[in-house]
Amino acid sequence: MKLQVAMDVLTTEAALTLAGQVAEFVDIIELGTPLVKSEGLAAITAVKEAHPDKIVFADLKTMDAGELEADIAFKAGADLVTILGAADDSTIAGAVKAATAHNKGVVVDLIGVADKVTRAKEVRALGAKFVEMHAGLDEQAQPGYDLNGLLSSGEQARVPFSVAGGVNLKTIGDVQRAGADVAVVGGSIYSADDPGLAAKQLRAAIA
Ligand SMILES: O=C([C@H](O)CO)[C@H](O)[C@H](O)COP(=O)(O)O
Repeated sequence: MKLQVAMDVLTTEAALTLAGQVAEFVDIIELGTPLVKSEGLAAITAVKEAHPDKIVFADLKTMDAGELEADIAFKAGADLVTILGAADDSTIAGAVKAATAHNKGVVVDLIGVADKVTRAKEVRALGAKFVEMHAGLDEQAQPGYDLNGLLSSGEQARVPFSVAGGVNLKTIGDVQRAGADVAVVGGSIYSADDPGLAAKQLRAAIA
């Protein structure tokens, strides 16, 4: 299972510092949606130039104009971009067309999708590289939230998937046992006193 750091920071400077601290322990470096909105495509280029050996993931959460938005992010240096599962099939197909042209990939983020299992199968058929079983920061803040629903959806969908939704050192083993291809970790790394150590411990937990 691959480990992905989600950098939900707001400046390119902070992202480069964080990426430098954790890169040796992760496979995929994600520029979070707030970072891309705050700093633009230039942040993608900066991270890819600093870490050319890593898979750079731009969490665009595109809802429309899939081909156009994916194209500009791939040109900026992204290896993977996210399109929302709630988007129209044509939006996802457009992004897949751009990915094929650049020899890169589309990840479909199932945040907010009620029937994640059915939609996962549909978007995989449209050409998604994998789907993201995702509960966002606002959903995580609701009373009683836990990861199990995401893990169950991943197990049932039988397509390649990542899991994002407050994954931490205690739960990353469950993510691996559920058969995820990628564990996405944001706050448990970037809010840690020592992000490098947090990433190292997460990596060791899934080795
Ligand atoms: O995608 C994310 C969220 O929508 C804010 O951009 C997070 O990066 C993702 O949820 C992973 O972060 P944690 O949930 O803090 O692990």
